[in-house]
Amino acid sequence: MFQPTADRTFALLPLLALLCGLALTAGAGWVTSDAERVSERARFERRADDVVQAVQEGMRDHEKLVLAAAGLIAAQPDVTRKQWREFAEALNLEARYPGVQGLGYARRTPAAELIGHKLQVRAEGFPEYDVLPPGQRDEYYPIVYLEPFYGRNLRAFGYDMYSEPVRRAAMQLARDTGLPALSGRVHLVQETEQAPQPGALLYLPVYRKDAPVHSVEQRRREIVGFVYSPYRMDDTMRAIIGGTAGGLAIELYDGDAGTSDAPLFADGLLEHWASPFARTRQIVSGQRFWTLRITAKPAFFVAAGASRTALVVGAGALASVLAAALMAALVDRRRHAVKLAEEMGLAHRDDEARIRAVIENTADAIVTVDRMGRICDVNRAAELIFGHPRDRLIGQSARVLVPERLRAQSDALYAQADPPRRMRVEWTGLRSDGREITVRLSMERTEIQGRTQFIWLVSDISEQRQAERVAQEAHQLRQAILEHTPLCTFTVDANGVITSINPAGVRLLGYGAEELVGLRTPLLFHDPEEITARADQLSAESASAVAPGFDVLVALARCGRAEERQWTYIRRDGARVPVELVTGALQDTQGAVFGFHFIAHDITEHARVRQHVESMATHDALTGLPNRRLMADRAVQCIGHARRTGKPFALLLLDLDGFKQVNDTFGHATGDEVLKAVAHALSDCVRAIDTIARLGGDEFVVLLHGPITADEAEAVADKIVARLDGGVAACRQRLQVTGSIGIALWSVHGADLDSLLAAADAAMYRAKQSGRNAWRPAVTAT
Ligand SMILES: Nc1nc2c(ncn2[C@@H]2O[C@H](COP(=O)(O)OP(=O)(O)OP(=O)(O)O)[C@@H](O)[C@H]2O)c(=O)[nH]1
Repeated sequence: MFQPTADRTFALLPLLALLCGLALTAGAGWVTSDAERVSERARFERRADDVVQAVQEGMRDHEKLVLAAAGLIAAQPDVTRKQWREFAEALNLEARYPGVQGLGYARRTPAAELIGHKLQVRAEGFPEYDVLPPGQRDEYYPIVYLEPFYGRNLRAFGYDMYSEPVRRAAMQLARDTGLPALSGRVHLVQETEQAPQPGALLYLPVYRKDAPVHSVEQRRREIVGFVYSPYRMDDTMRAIIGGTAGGLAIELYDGDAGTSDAPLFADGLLEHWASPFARTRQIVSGQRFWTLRITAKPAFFVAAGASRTALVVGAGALASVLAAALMAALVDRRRHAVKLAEEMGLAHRDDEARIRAVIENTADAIVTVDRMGRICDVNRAAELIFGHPRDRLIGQSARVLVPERLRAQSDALYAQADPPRRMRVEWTGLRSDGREITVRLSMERTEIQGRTQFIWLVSDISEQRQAERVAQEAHQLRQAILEHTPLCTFTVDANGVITSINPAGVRLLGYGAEELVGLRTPLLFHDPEEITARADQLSAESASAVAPGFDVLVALARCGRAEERQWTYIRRDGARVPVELVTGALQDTQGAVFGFHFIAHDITEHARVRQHVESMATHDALTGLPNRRLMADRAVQCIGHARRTGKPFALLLLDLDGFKQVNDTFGHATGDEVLKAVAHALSDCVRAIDTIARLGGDEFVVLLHGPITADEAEAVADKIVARLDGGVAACRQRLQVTGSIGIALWSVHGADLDSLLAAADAAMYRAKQSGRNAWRPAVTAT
């Protein structure tokens, strides 16, 4: 089952792990950071101490330098410039005292000695020497020696430092105390405009040799000059601090930090950097307070390498991320597993739903019955087949589906200790409306969750059985019809071999069924000439050769058309029997032709009747001669033939003379006999191919088929006249009868029947006019 809440909870686990990890990391980082801060602070303090110590020691070294130089002057008051240089060089100033601008000596020169002083120095080879700044003062302290004596130091040569208050203050302090004294911040005369640096000077007084200098007065009186060192503070401090300042910002102030306008020295100060570590130390050098302000720069921390805090935080963060990632992977796997399980569950449910759908939609009823014979479940088909709604069936005894008379058998099944595992039987079921239905039962005994159940598959075969009964009845009916019908009925297979024949067929054909079925084809009793003629006809109709065989009989039936056609069957005894034959194809359910059926009707009587009727329609009933209609047909044939051949034929019109008198004298019956006798007499006078017809009353037509000439026709007319004139026998008496004849010759007297008849009638009339018992040719048409 899908659990969104649980799923969301699991989804939060990676985040939770990450947060916990980060919190732990933060805690560890804080602890580490705190410890590290203490450690860093200690390191900073040490480094700051190093700086302070370096400055103090550096300045002490400088003091020693000036003390050494002062010792030189004290020992040798008239030290020469050369000696001073050699002394300085011996000290190796630049190497041993880096940052020291120089080592100098300023000689006390009272105003009275100023000129002599100048002259003396100028005499040493410096003709342009002068004491600066100019001006009248009580005493002067011009710089007379300064090593190294080149470069910018030359600018200080002759400079009276005592003239400048800051320097003078330091000089006076040094003079009065006899100790080294540092000046305040000054601008060294050596400085140029380029990269100026703050300056300071360290003075040490030199007193007259061996003079008592125990008091200030004595010192002021005995002072002869000052040894000094000028410092360009940047250069000096950098040289002093050297490598100790790495990662530290150092500011050096004259006096208290913050009270001075500008530092004597500043290195690495970052305005925007609020350093966690800063230290301010005051040192005393040359009797002067200096304030050192030391702060840790970012480089201080970087220089320490990757801090433990960073390591702890980095490792912790990494571990947190990894833990979160691992958790995410686990959650994802779980989600995947849950999803898979859900999909499998869904698939399972889908399968169940599918199975249920199949069960519900199957046409067969499915009824599940428990060991006690109670219905546990039914499908929709069961509702339809048995007519009970599902909710009424479930929980009911299965007996409700069984007719009363069969319930004992049904109960016996469930009562068995070991019921059959499966069963298949045709049974009778009971619908809710009381109607019994025929069903086919398939039972499967099964165990469902440890309980025995019977699953009945019930097919309602009532309709099937009913259809079978109907089919059986239909079959029986067909058999009865075939058995008793007077129609000859037989079937053949696709090859024409007879497969069945009914009694009427046997009677008609004279063959026993055993002589035909499975042995012969209908060709056995067909007229071969008719088969050949029909084959020719089909060949002509289909424009392809049709062999005179069995296919002739079924040519149309094979195309799906029932065929009615008259044939002549030849019985076993050779007698010919005209039949009206109906032929049709036998098709299976797929429409494939597997045989043919034949129904033959003996039309012997029918043919006879028809022949009679046709004869009546075309012959005179009294004399049996062709009537006017048939005569007309024959005349048309003669005209057609004459037209095709150009050979004439003749039409003779005979009318008896005074026949009314015969009727009146001897009676109508005798008259009829006379008419028949005349017909007979006429037949004696003409050829068989000629046509004698009675038009009606006492009027006859004789068609003398061509080719015939007028003379020949007239000869026939003569013969008829003579034959009649000899009298005819009628009613056992011989009666005198004559006739008048008109002769018309095609196409001399007419090209069609009407004109020929008219011409002959006119000629006959003229024969009458001439005294009867004569013939007359027709008048040639003009
Ligand atoms: N017995 C008999 N008489 C018929 C039949 N049909 C017509 N008749 C008679 O035949 C006679 C024909 O007479 P007509 O041809 O008019 O006259 P006729 O007496 O022959 O005189 P002419 O023709 O002028 O020589 C009539 O009296 C008819 O009643 C028949 O089928 N049987």
